[in-house]
Amino acid sequence: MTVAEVIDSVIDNDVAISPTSLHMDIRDLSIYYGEKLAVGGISLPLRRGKITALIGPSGCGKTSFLTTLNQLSSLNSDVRVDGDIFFDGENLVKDSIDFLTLRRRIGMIFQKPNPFPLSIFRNLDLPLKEHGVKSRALRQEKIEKALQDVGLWEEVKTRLNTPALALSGGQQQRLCIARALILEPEILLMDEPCSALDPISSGVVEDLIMRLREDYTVVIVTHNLAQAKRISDFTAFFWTENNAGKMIEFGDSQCLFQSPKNALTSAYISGTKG
Ligand SMILES: Nc1ncnc2c1ncn2[C@@H]1O[C@H](COP(=O)(O)OP(=O)(O)OP(=O)(O)O)[C@@H](O)[C@H]1O
Repeated sequence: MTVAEVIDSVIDNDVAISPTSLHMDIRDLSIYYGEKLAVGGISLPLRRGKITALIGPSGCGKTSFLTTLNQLSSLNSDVRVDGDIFFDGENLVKDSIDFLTLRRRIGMIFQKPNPFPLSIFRNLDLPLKEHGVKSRALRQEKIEKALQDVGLWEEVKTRLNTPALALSGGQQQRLCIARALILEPEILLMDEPCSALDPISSGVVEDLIMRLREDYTVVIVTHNLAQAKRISDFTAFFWTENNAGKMIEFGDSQCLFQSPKNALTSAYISGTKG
């Protein structure tokens, strides 16, 4: 099957997805740690400029799936991946990929904010230098813009040379998002980005994620079902069956939360299972 045929064949909620709105197409993806199947048979279209939430109980493979989308999981030599991930004419599973370029195009935000133990400025300057932005003036311009984009500029503009680790947890997470955005990615993968934050910081980061919609394609793992319902356009519900994760249901978030098609989804979101 060619990439174009695959794109043409994607049907979701009885509506064909146009090739321009399909940003990444995951087909029959299975991830193994050694011999053990962690999560299997996942097919999922990621729409451009939309937020897709991955929900499900602990251990059903959400993080394994997420970290396979930018091939981060391939750093673990025990990991084996079957299936296809079509992205911009390439198959990330089967073609040989330049990881530095891929990780610039697909940014990742982790559960625990992980700024470098450097100044706020150098946290953003370093990735730009690493990716070949030679002009200091241009780097400064990009740094200010990234900090403005995450709503941090006014809070830190007078202390750019102070340690990033002295920021609050929520500020650190916004700095990490700025660090991803500064490389102008197309897709942002977020693994429970609010779960280590206090409720106020969590709300600020959640608002930021919603502002990223349209400009970026976002995939977010969250255990917070209310958050998934609030912020996402599409939701994929994962579950563990016979010791392996699988996707039970995928669709428009409002439909999935209001009238799930599968009894397991219904039980999970109503809190009677999982
Ligand atoms: N590095 C690893 N080596 C071996 N097995 C792993 C590894 N990482 C995850 N697993 C296994 O893969 C399965 C899926 O784990 P994963 O962390 O992807 O689930 P999850 O849904 O993200 O869980 P949580 O919500 O708790 O983060 C689990 O059985 C887990 O034990």
